[in-house]
Amino acid sequence: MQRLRTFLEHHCDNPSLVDVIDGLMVACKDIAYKVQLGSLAGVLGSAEQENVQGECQKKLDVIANDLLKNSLRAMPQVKGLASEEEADPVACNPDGEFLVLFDPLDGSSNIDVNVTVGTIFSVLAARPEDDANHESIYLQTGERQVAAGYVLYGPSTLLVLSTGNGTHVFTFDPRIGEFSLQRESVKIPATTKEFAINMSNQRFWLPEMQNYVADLLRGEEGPLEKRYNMRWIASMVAEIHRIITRGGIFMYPYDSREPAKPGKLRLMYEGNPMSMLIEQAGGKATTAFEDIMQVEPTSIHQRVSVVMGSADEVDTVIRYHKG
Ligand SMILES: O=P(O)(O)OC[C@H]1O[C@](O)(COP(=O)(O)O)[C@@H](O)[C@@H]1O
Ligand SMILES: [Mg+2]
Ligand SMILES: [Mg+2]
Repeated sequence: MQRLRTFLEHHCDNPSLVDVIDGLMVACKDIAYKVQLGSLAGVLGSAEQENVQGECQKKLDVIANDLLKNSLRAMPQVKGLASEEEADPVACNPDGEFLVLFDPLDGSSNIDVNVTVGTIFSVLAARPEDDANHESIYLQTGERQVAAGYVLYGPSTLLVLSTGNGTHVFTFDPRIGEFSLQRESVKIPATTKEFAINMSNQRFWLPEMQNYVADLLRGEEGPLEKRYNMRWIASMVAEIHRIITRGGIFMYPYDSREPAKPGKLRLMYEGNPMSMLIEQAGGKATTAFEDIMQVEPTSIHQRVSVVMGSADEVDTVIRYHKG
């Protein structure tokens, strides 16, 4: 079985980028170990504090953030980082070529119930003259990502990665402490009968989204002429991994609960990296009105409406929104 580093040395022409991914994995292996030990490592429960977005932090949100931050800061290739758990960007090495943006622990509400969580990351290029203390240098569209990935802490620990040349799955082997290639160039089926959405927000969605989901529920008796199944894990990483594995559609659309927040998920370290992985696997990712990776960012923590997965089903959602 091919090891991650060997695979990357053959598939990625920038050795510095290979080093950055390696550095990220050092931290992720440590997070995986702590997740596995759970209460034995004292990592469950609340940190009794809020992050910049007013969300209650779990102990593991803070631990995962610190592990990633320390690992990336030590890397000469990394110029700066931005995290869900940091109010402002963090400057690292002035000569670094890359900016790394991450959600240290996605699906935090699942930590204490022993359900899959993960780390999501996005890598952007930096110019020599860029000042990594300035938010503006991180505000690049998703199309400019040089790499994106997530590490899933589930029954197995997996890395799903793209450096712009397909989406590949690696399994962590705890016996040797390495990730090995499991599936190269994954292809998401274009059609699906499985959707994922938090139905409790239904009354807050746009009428177009309400119409689409109503038609999903009408199954073979409705205009979509298919009987659909539904899943909601409340961990985007787990949801997207199901779609990478067998197709499906994942939606956290715009809703009117808090008008200042168009959607719950964050563009720079959730929407963009997941869109790159989905599109590199032949799927599609949209806000329902435009490609997520074309959205012009205005702040590192901005929210975005998310609809992604099997290409034909995503096209159907876009059609409903065109009226
Ligand atoms: O609890 P809800 O509203 O269903 O939201 C679940 C969504 O929120 C998230 O947990 C947000 O990510 P964080 O846990 O990193 O804040 C997604 O993983 C998930 O899809
Ligand atoms: Mg998240
Ligand atoms: Mg998080």
